[in-house]
Amino acid sequence: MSIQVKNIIKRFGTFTALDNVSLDFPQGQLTALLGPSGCGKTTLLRLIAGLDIPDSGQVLFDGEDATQDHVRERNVGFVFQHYALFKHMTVFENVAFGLRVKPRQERPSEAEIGERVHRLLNLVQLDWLADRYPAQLSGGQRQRIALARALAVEPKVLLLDEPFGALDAKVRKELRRWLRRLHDELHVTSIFVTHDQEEALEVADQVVLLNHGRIEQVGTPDAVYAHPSTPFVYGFLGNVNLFHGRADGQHLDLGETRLPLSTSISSAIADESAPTTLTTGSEPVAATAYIRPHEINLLKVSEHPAVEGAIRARYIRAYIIGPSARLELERSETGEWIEVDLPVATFQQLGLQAGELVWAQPSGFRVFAQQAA
Ligand SMILES: Nc1ncnc2c1ncn2[C@@H]1O[C@H](COP(=O)(O)OP(=O)(O)OP(=O)(O)O)[C@@H](O)[C@H]1O
Repeated sequence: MSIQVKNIIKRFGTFTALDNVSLDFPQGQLTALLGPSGCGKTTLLRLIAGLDIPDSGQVLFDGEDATQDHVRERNVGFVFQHYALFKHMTVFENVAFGLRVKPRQERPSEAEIGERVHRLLNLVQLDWLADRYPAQLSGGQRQRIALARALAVEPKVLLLDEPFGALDAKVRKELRRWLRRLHDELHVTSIFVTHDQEEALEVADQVVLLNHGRIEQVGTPDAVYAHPSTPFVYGFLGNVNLFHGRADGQHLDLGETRLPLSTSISSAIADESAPTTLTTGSEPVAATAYIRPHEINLLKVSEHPAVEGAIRARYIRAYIIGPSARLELERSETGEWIEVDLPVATFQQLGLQAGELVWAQPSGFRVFAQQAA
């Protein structure tokens, strides 16, 4: 089933939680709703589920208006972070629950229920736990059982609200890979809420970035990571260094450093609301360069007394994290911190001494005109 939301507005009193949100959730895809706390992710999920109705706008299931349909009519399955299993029921009975409460005419026979529950428990690879009670399971096992329970009624849509939020990092990682595999087997249109960027980028077919009740960007994980369309997305997806200055059509001036806005450096000038390209001869405007830590090369000032398009900085320290080294620099002109990621071998070849002066030379960056405050 495909889902669309159109021009959704949802207010709580005078506060606007969703501000004219329109989105497509294609049939059979796994979409991640990603954004900071309070941006409206859960509110959107609840409107799709039918747990709440919007002030205006529509929710369409396969093109049919479902905005006013009751949650029971929508045939959605849920898994919530704190949606506890029934404590007094075994794993088997928890998964069977949704089938047993169906109206008599639709309710499967006991034999069918038994067969379906075991099939689902096999699917989540926990059939051996059928007779246990929730208190006898690990957190990760409980979430997998919650997923089996949601799938028991054969939902057309699966909604997951931070399903792995309460689990430790290692278990989360295992479960998200497992969720992806499960989704590839079942192809149920699924939407999951997360504020963990890595989780969204690793698991989803489509990522929706929300901020203050508005959509910032929609795209594949690769597209949103490699081509953030707004400063918010740049900052939200991964680490980034910011350099404030003034840009015209050809250069960004950062005090003593002048970065060329040439085609050899991937650059673009955009304003969050109205993308603009500054052309040659444009009046300079306040602008910020967004540079990822891995988009910076380092050269020693002692070996290269002058380097065009590079920022002078002092090397402070480095941490080795697996195959890369994260370096901390202090920009000479302003004292701001600069983070640089290098392959460990490159870092070792440089042989930097603490306090040594270096040139931080961007290999790629993006420039956004400053938003009017
Ligand atoms: N029933 C409600 N009454 C009043 N305000 C609400 C209600 N539900 C949500 N809000 C507000 O709407 C905004 C969006 O909430 P929502 O739960 O959708 O955010 P979220 O993105 O899911 O956040 P989190 O990641 O923290 O769960 C928040 O500012 C929240 O305080």
